Formats: sequence, structure tokens, C-alpha cells
Amino acid sequence: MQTADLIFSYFPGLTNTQKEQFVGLYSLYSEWNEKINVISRKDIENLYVNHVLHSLGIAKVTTFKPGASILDVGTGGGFPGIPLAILFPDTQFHLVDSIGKKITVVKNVAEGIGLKNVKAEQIRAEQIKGEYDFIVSRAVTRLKEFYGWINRKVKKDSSHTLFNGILYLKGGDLDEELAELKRPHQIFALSDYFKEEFFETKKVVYVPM
Ligand SMILES: C[S@@+](CC[C@H](N)C(=O)[O-])C[C@H]1O[C@@H](n2cnc3c(N)ncnc32)[C@H](O)[C@@H]1O
Repeated sequence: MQTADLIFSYFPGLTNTQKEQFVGLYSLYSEWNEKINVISRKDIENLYVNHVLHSLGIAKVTTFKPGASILDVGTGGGFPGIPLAILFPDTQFHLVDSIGKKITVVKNVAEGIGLKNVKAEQIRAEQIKGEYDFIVSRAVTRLKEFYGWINRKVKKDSSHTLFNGILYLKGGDLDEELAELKRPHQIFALSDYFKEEFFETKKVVYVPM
């Protein structure tokens, strides 16, 4: 079975609190996934690679500064938002999903591991009012539609090395989707950072705004 040790090897220098939080995810997600399905049942054994490490792929592309604000759209059970919130405890994360039951899981997991930098809310992406440094997401919709939902929700002033924008976790062939998006973008292959087979086709698509 996969364990949080894998996370520690790819992200050295974690505090004891962060390590305990990553370890704590397994029992919390196992327990909550029995009540409310947020990860396919057979995939819970792959939690650390397919969900936690995959989410943290965004952190190989950029770090988030203390005080920055990040929106996770269609977070489901908290991916990529929860693993990123553990890694960047001084950054504020707003995790949203249109389905209330999923937000119940996110709230309980965040509380269960003592995260203070997560606000979870049941709301549709199109209705969000705030502005954020970055908008992260995985497996919600095509980039063109996603861009339409969130393009007015990115702060104009950038304080990171990357300009503010979208960091979207995608897999497979993206040519058609990126052609349809018609926006400048950059693709980061997660296989450059992680050696597990799962990451062979996985990418972070960065769309600066
Ligand atoms: C396939 S799940 C992915 C969940 C999570 N990001 C992950 O990778 O595990 C897609 C999620 O997007 C949510 N969603 C779809 N359209 C949405 C919208 N317009 N606003 C907010 N959430 C939305 C769904 O409720 C669902 O939980």
C-alpha cells in the first residue's frame, strides 16, 4: 500500500505538523469515502499517488507565497486544494464545489487535520465574487468553458514568479482542447518531476491572465 512517505521523499523539509497532516489524510478519506463517495472506492489505496501527489504537481510548477489567495474550482473531496493547503500553510485556500455533500467531506477532512487556511463552500464557480492570485483545478470541465467561468476572478497584480492565472491538472491529449481555448499557455509535464507510471501522461496547464 502507498504511504505518506512517498510525499516526504518528493517534498523534503516538511514540518512534523505537515507530515502528520499528510499521514492523517488516509484514515479521514477512508472513513468519509465510505459515507460520501469522493474518490472511486478502489482508488482509495492509491490515495497518495493518484490524488495527493497529483495535486502537489502544481507545487512543482510554482510555490505560493504567504498571504496569497488560491481558488480551487470543483474541488470534489478536496483535490487539489487540500494537499496544497497542507504544503502552503500561510496561503489562503478557497475550495468550492456545487455539490454540498462533497463540501461536507472537505470541511471534515480540513478540520480533522487542523488546517486553518481552508474555507470550503458550496457554490457554483460562475457565482463566485472574489479575486485570487491563482485558480487551480482538476477534472472539472474543458479549459475553454473553465476560462469563461473564472476569467474575471484573477487579481491583476502579480507577486509570484509566474503571472497570476490558472493552474489546471490535465491528462492525455490536450491539442484539441488547447486549440479551442485560444489563449497563451504553458504545459509542464509531471513526468519531469515524479517517476511513478501514473504521471506518464499527466500535465499542469498554466494559463496566465
Ligand atoms: C470529477 S469531479 C473532480 C473533483 C476534484 N477536483 C478531483 O479531482 O478529485 C468534478 C467536480 O466538479 C464539480 N463541478 C462541476 N461543475 C461545477 C461548477 N460549475 N461549479 C462548481 N463545481 C462544479 C462537481 O460537482 C464535481 O465535484
